[in-house]
Amino acid sequence: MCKILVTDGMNRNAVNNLRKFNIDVEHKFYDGMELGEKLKDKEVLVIRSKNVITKEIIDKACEGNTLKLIIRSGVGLDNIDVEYANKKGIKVFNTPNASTRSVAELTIGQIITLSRFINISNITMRHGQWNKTKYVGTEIFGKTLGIIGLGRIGKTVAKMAHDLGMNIIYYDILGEMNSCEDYTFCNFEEVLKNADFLTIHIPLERNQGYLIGRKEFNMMKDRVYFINHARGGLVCEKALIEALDNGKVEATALDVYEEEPKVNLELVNHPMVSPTPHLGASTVEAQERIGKEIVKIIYNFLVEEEIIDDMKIAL
Ligand SMILES: NC(=O)C1=CN([C@@H]2O[C@H](COP(=O)(O)OP(=O)(O)OC[C@H]3O[C@@H](n4cnc5c(N)ncnc54)[C@H](OP(=O)(O)O)[C@@H]3O)[C@@H](O)[C@H]2O)C=CC1
Ligand SMILES: O=C(O)C(=O)CO
Repeated sequence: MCKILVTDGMNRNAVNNLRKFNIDVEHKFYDGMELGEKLKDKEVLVIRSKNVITKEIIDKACEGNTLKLIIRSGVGLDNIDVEYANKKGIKVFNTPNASTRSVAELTIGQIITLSRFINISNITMRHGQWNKTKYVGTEIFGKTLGIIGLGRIGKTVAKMAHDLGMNIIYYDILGEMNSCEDYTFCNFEEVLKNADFLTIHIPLERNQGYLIGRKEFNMMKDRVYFINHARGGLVCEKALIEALDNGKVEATALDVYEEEPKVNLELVNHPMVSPTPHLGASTVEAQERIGKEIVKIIYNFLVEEEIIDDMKIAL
């Protein structure tokens, strides 16, 4: 029987589907060396963002000689030492398409939240304040949205924002994109300098360092709206707080943080911050799609390894 360890939650339908293949699914959070130990008799590990899969954990797991597959429910593989896992013969998969729409919708939601003081109004009204004249916002129609990273999520945000009347400028390491003629490709600095709203949608690479620090904030337009739903490690939180305090950044929305799940109270208590606790993919629909993708990956793996016959089960 194939044994799977799921450390950080999985859609119920997906678990039920896996059980059709006579798979033993253990559902429990383990971390560090304890996780390595628990993996000694498992073929598959399914994680989300809570675990960091290091060389040491992989080495410990490999003592059991069973682990063949690690699946990241979601997109970012920055919490897995993929190169080392592959070197040890362990395949690593993610579910790249399942959460695109959900992250993009959250981003659009936050763009409007920031521009209309929704977050700070929620908070101050609960304290009995009626700040009608203080919170005069701005329409997003006709404003320029700068996107760093025009991949799956960046493109979806671009389409939605363009449909709402925003002008889109973007920078992507891949250069100018075909079929994106409604949007203007610029270099990184030009995007920073010209965006009224700026949003980041790139992966965090190992040892990359900050993409946005004090120097980059200083290059931005005064009173820019800044959104990071990609990875906390891309943005220097200290520099962001400075930029909020000196008015360079008008307001910011964050879904990801330098240290998770630790809450940086100085940052999230700032009146011009709209924080969410890494909720980008937290929708019923995204989790269902992620679950389906995981079942497919595991099913293909079981067939490939000849653990089950290709039963052509409708997934
Ligand atoms: N908040 C949340 O819950 C979620 C956050 N995410 C984050 O969003 C990120 C983006 O996801 P997704 O859009 O699906 O990924 P994609 O790979 O589809 O898009 C990322 C794009 O950015 C490009 N890129 C990479 N590095 C740079 C760089 N330094 N400067 C400019 N462009 C760059 C990539 O090029 P290339 O292909 O050459 O690398 C690619 O075109 C994920 O990596 C993840 O960290 C994802 C899902 C949920
Ligand atoms: O899929 C991702 O990369 C996320 O951050 C959500 O877990």
